[in-house]
Amino acid sequence: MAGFRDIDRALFPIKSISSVIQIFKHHLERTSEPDLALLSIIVGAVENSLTCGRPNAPVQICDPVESSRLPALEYHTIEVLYNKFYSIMKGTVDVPTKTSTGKQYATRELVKKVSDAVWNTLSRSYYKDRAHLQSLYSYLTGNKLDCFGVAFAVVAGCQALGFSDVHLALSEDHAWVVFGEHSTETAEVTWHGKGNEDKRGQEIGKGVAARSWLYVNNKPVICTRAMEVAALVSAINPSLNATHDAYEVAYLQQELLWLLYDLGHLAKYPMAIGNLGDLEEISATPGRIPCDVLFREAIASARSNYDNMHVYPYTYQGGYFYRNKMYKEAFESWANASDVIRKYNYSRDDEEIYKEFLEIANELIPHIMKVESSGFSANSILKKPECFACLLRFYDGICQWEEGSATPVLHIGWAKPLVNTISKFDADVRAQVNIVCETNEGDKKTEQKTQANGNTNCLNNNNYCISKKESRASADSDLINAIESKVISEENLD
Ligand SMILES: FC(F)(F)Cc1cc2c(N3CCN(c4nnc(C(F)(F)F)s4)CC3)ncnc2s1
Repeated sequence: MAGFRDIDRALFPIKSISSVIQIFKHHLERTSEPDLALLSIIVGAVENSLTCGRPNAPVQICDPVESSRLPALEYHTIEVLYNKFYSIMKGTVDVPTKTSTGKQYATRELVKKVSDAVWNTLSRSYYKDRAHLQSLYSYLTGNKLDCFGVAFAVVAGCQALGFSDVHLALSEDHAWVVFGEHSTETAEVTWHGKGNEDKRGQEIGKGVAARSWLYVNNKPVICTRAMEVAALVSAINPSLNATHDAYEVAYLQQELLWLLYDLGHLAKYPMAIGNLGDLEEISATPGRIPCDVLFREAIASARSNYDNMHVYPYTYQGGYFYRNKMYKEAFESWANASDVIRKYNYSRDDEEIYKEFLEIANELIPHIMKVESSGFSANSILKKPECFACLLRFYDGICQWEEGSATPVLHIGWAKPLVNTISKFDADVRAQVNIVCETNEGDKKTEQKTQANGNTNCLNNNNYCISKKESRASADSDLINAIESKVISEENLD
C-alpha cells in the first residue's frame, strides 16, 4: 500500500499551492504509481478550504501561490482521512492473501464489493449535482460523492487493495471501470443521470445502449494511473458561487494540468486538454501555447484516438470562437460537432449532449444572427455561402441523429429559430450552396464543390439528402418545406 512517503511528509504542513504541485510532481515523476487516494484527499481539502471554507474568514490580500493564503493543511489531518479510506476498503473486502503466483487480477465480484463499500457509506439523500462532491475529501468528511466521484473512489479503493489492473473508463458524460489481465472486462460502478436505476456490477452494454452517445460507441478514454490523476485534476471545481471562481483553486488546476500535459498524460484525454484550454483563455500562462492551439490538439486527439466519436472537442472550440466573436469559425466547429452526433442514435441517456445542441441552435446561433443582421458590413457572415453551408450541415446532423432513434430530437421549439436563421441569408447567397447528394451505392464521402466564383464550400455528404431530384437544388426551400411539414404534422398531433 503506497501511503505516505517521507518526501510527502516533508512537504507538510501544506501552506501554499506550490507545495501541492510539488507533491503531485513527486508522485508523477518519482513513484511507480501515483497514490490516487492521497492526491484526491489533498486537492479536495485545498478546494474545500478555498471554496466552501468559513465565508467570513478574513481575506488576506496577498500572493495566493507562495504565501500562507491557504489555511495550513496539517499532515495529521490528511493521514487520518487516508487511513480511514484504507480501513473502509480493507474492512469490507476480504482480499485473498497474495497468491504465490504474485500478480492478482480483480474479479467482477471484487469490483462490485468495492463499489458497494463506497455506495453503502454515502449519506442517504443529498443534492447529487452540487459542486465539490468529486473528491475523496468530500467522501471521507461528508459521505457525499457525485457520479464521477463514486467511480473514481472505486478505482482508488482497488489501488489501495493492490489491484493495479482496475482502471477508470470515461465517456463524455459517464464513468465506469475496466479490469482483468487484458483490461477487457468492464463494469458499471456508479449511477448515471436522474431517476435511472443504477446498473452497478453489469458489464457495459454492447447492444442498443452502445449506439448512444453516452457510451461513445465503445471509444471511451481508458485511463492509466497518471490519466486518473488527470481526471481528478480535471474534476477540481474552482467555483466559489454561481458567478465567481476561487482564483487560487483555478491556478492550482491550471498548473497541475500543465504538469500532466508536459509529462504526456493528456495526449489521449481530449476533455482534459479542453479544460486546460478554457483556463488558458481566462488567464493565459506566459510562454505557453495559446488556447486555440489546445482546442485544436483536443480535436486531433479525439480524431486519432477515438475514431472522431467525441463531440466535446468541437463544442469546446466552438464556444471559444463564439466568445471571441469569430462566428464563421464557430459555425464550422458546430457543424463538425454535428457530424459526430449524426453517427449516433438518440437515447434517453443522452440529455446532456441534447442540451448542448439545443443551446447552440436556439440560443447561440440566434444571438449571432441578431448581432450580424443589425450591422451592414459587407464582411457579414450573412453574405458568406460557406456559413450557410455550415449551418445546413449543423442542422442536417441533428436531423440524422434523430433518424432511426427511438426517441425524437426535434420539436417545434427547434423549428422557429431554425427557419428564422435560414431566412436571414439572401437568396443569392443561399443559391451558391451546392448540396451534393450521395448516389445510392455511394459510401459516406466528402464532396468539395468549387463554385463558379471560386469560393469553395462543402457539405459532408451523408445519406440524408435535401433533394434527390437534382444535385444542384437550392437546398433551403426543400429543407424548410421538410421542417414545416414536420412541424405542421406535429401540431396536428398536439
Ligand atoms: F466522468 C464523467 F461522468 F463525469 C464524464 C466526464 C466528464 C469530464 C470532463 N468534463 C465534462 C465536459 N466538460 C465540458 N466543459 N465544456 C464543454 C464544452 F461544451 F464547452 F465543450 S464540455 C467539462 C469537463 N472533463 C474531464 N474528464 C471528464 S470525464
